[in-house]
Amino acid sequence: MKVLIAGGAGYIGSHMVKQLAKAGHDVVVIDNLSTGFRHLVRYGELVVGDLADTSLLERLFQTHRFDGVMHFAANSLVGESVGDPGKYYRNNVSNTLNLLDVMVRHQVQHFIFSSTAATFGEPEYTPIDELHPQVPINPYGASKLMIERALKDYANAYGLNSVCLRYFNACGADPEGELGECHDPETHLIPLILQAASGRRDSITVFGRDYPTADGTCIRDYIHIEDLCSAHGLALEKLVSGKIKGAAAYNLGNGNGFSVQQVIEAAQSLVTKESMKIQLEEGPRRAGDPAVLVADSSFAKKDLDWTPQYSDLKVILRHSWRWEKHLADGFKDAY
Ligand SMILES: NC(=O)c1ccc[n+]([C@@H]2O[C@H](COP(=O)([O-])OP(=O)(O)OC[C@H]3O[C@@H](n4cnc5c(N)ncnc54)[C@H](O)[C@@H]3O)[C@@H](O)[C@H]2O)c1
Ligand SMILES: O=c1ccn([C@@H]2O[C@H](COP(=O)(O)OP(=O)(O)O[C@H]3O[C@H](CO)[C@@H](O)[C@H](O)[C@H]3O)[C@@H](O)[C@H]2O)c(=O)[nH]1
Repeated sequence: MKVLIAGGAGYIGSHMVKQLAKAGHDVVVIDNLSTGFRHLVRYGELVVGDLADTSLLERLFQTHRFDGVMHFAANSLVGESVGDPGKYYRNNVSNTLNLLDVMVRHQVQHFIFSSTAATFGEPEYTPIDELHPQVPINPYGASKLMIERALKDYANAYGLNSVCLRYFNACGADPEGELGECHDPETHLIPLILQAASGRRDSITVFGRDYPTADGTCIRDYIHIEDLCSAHGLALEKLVSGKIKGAAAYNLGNGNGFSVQQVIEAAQSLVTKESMKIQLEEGPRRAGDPAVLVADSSFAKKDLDWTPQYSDLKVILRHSWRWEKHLADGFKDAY
């Protein structure tokens, strides 16, 4: 198949590009490199451009006959979205509509969308399944939910078939060590902890120890990036074979929650073998953080035939740690 990956120079998209290329598919990436990196696109063709550029999109779809589109391109910092909602609605909603419209014009009917647990807002129960109400509490989550809604309407009106995959906490790195997370600024817990271990930062701050959890720190569902990507591959197969029609949506997580404290302890025990020490600081709660976010992914397992392979936190941390050591060695600057 020929697949367009929007946002393929980013963390998750770049791993997806590799998985598809290794499976023998033809991949074209469109990315404006706003938060992504040219050096993360190791396979396929990279078109540097913005989804706001509708003439570029038109040319791209005239040049290539895509079997499907996977859309990772977005802004995804919750705090920033509260301060600058216009940026989020423009990029995550308007620019996504540009992509959907060019697909409709060129009769490309298979679309996979990166959605998020942030569309659920404050959880009413846990684990969170697909029946849980979606009441986002920040513009980032709201922008993703708008596209989920639009996809239902595009399915009805234009026959565009889609799968929304709502990720919980994406983490880990390419098991072969070639790719990994490169956010700047980094806000995610695991890379920050490992930066504190490698010496790229002084310490990791625990955001709140007064949550109603066993050790008082927040619980999250950490899902390895390879497992996220394999779900996309399966979703595309189901769309192309016609087994999924209309607008479907699935939650993607391990179903296992780990607290911030547990993640730090597991990371410490990994890096202790290399005589490294992770320095902790205590901080207040971060605004908007729910105490517990854990996914019920039974529907994804059943409908997509998806089986996560890398659920073990130790494996996740081992892969992320290998990547962090590359970065600490100046790997990124070499490109
Ligand atoms: N990382 C997570 O934990 C997580 C969780 C839930 C959902 N998501 C979603 O998954 C997707 C990928 O996340 P990520 O962590 O890989 O982010 P990322 O920032 O690493 O990747 C996004 C990529 O999209 C590109 N991009 C952004 N706007 C663009 C535009 N207008 N035109 C062209 N390219 C553009 C960026 O340059 C970047 O390469 C996002 O949609 C995000 O909202 C991520
Ligand atoms: O320096 C830090 C960074 C994070 N945390 C905590 O670690 C947990 C995980 O935080 P983070 O890695 O920033 O992820 P989330 O805020 O849970 O958000 C991620 O996971 C969500 C779904 O669960 C997605 O919607 C978001 O897009 C994605 O960034 C949270 O409890 C944070 O409070 C700290 O204690 N210290």
